[in-house]
Amino acid sequence: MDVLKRIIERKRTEVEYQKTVVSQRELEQRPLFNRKPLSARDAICRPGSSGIIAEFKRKSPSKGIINDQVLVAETTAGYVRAGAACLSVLTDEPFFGGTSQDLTQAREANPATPIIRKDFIIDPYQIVEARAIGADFILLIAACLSPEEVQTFSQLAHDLALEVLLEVHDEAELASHLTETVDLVGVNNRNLKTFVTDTETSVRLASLIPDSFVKISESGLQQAESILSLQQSGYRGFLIGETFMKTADPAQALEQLLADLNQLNPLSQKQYIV
Ligand SMILES: O=P(O)(O)OC[C@@H](O)[C@@H](O)c1c[nH]c2ccccc12
Repeated sequence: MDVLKRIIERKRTEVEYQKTVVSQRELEQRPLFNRKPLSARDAICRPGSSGIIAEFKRKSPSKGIINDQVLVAETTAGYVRAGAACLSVLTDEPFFGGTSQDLTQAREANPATPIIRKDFIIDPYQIVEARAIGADFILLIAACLSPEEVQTFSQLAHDLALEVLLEVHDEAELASHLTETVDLVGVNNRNLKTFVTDTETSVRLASLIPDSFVKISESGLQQAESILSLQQSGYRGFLIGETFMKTADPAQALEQLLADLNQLNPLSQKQYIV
């Protein structure tokens, strides 16, 4: 059975159990539930934004342990100081080693930066929970949901003032699942069956995504050169985990990437002309 199927099966059991531990009513009474979420769209589209969504990811099914030494509050605050536009925090425990508490700690350390709850959302309960733990936007993965679920889940997210990033992998998912109710569209460069990443996937799908959506390229991004060429294809956001997390100092790795990008970007060459 492929890994996505296994993740989803496990998630269904986990969510049913979690509902018996904390009711939706209780989630709605949490202090963070009353906080006003921030807009990822605004943060990514603001002039001068790096567009980088920097991810906190301890491990993954494809790579095993990536980094279990660094702390979430310190790492995410470092990302923000280095220039991240948004943060991504994995909250799936069995496969990615994340927790809801990780997201809440990132929230407390970074009050002014939008954070995405990175998880496999298959039940409306998880969307209410996303707001209650301090998230600003959620991920909906086309490969895990029906087109109707994408509609109803993104409507619920909006009712809770959360934005939605819809993740697609290919043309077929885009054709069947893209709806006006999502805010950002992410193209995952990672093939979920082989785990191979190829940024050509983003290039191929770019022109099929209407400009009313903010386009995000996800996974396997390492070099400033590829970010620059994806920007030229119309991408404004870049979701990056492993390239940063595999180093001892993830924030420093982001700082280096942004320095490389500034060097390459013709608009910023001005700063080198005396
Ligand atoms: O670590 P990378 O290759 O930079 O990828 C980050 C992010 O795109 C990846 O973690 C991701 C994309 N979609 C997901 C869905 C679930 C879990 C994880 C993901």
